[in-house]
Amino acid sequence: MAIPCPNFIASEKAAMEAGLLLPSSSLSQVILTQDDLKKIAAYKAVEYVESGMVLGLGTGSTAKHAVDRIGELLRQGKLKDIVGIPTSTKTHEQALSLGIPLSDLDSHPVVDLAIDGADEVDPYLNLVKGRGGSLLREKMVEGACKKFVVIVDESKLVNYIGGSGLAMPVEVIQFCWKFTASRLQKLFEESGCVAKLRTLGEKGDEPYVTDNGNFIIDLYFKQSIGDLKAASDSILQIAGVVEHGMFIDMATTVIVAGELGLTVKDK
Ligand SMILES: O=C[C@H](O)[C@H](O)[C@H](O)COP(=O)(O)O
Repeated sequence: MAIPCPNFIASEKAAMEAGLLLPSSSLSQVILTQDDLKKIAAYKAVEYVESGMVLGLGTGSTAKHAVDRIGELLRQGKLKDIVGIPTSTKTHEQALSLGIPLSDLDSHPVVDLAIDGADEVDPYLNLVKGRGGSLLREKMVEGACKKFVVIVDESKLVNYIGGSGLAMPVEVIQFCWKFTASRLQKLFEESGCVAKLRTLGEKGDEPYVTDNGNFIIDLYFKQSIGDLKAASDSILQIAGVVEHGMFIDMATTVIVAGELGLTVKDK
């Protein structure tokens, strides 16, 4: 999808570094795709990275650009002594291929900065994450970081969590997943919740399995679920639930790339 950017002033430096803009042109003269916007947000976020940091490396099409950029700056010698903590096997493989030194939370329990995408961002910077299936490791790594920078294009902004009408993922153990799914649906029946097992689209009904060997139950809401903390507590009380994709009060900064430029929202 091509998105015109008539007034993309704040992001020109990030766009130029991302190779999307020639020094002689301005963003008002170029048409950027949604992926370009993700890349610009990612490059802006990497400006927060300093040599010597322990970094949480996010997962997804937006975070991928940030990981690529970190690899590039390491190769160029502009960053040094970085330790990356990947949030999925996919990001682990990407970071390895880029030569980013990797570790885990056992060895590095405190993470200086994490950069990751999101599926939804509400006005209070609460998030939905995990439509790519990586919510559990993301929540562990991003919950351990001092600063959590979220990068999105403006299509991810919602008025309330669940407001996109798309999935709020819950990771559950495989044992009796239908039972767990029906308990989850019942919990939010007043919000018109529908709970569905995530499957591998192209392979029919075969369930999607997370990096941790679990299933994902996607919850779809017809209206706001109200108090997010109460909703979170109720979900986590259900035996069989491992974690959910609401990241409440975790983001410290959200960088939004959109038609009018880059917006940096700090908590
Ligand atoms: O499980 C996936 C992660 O939570 C992603 O950060 C999220 O789904 C956003 O992904 P994308 O940047 O591809 O939209």
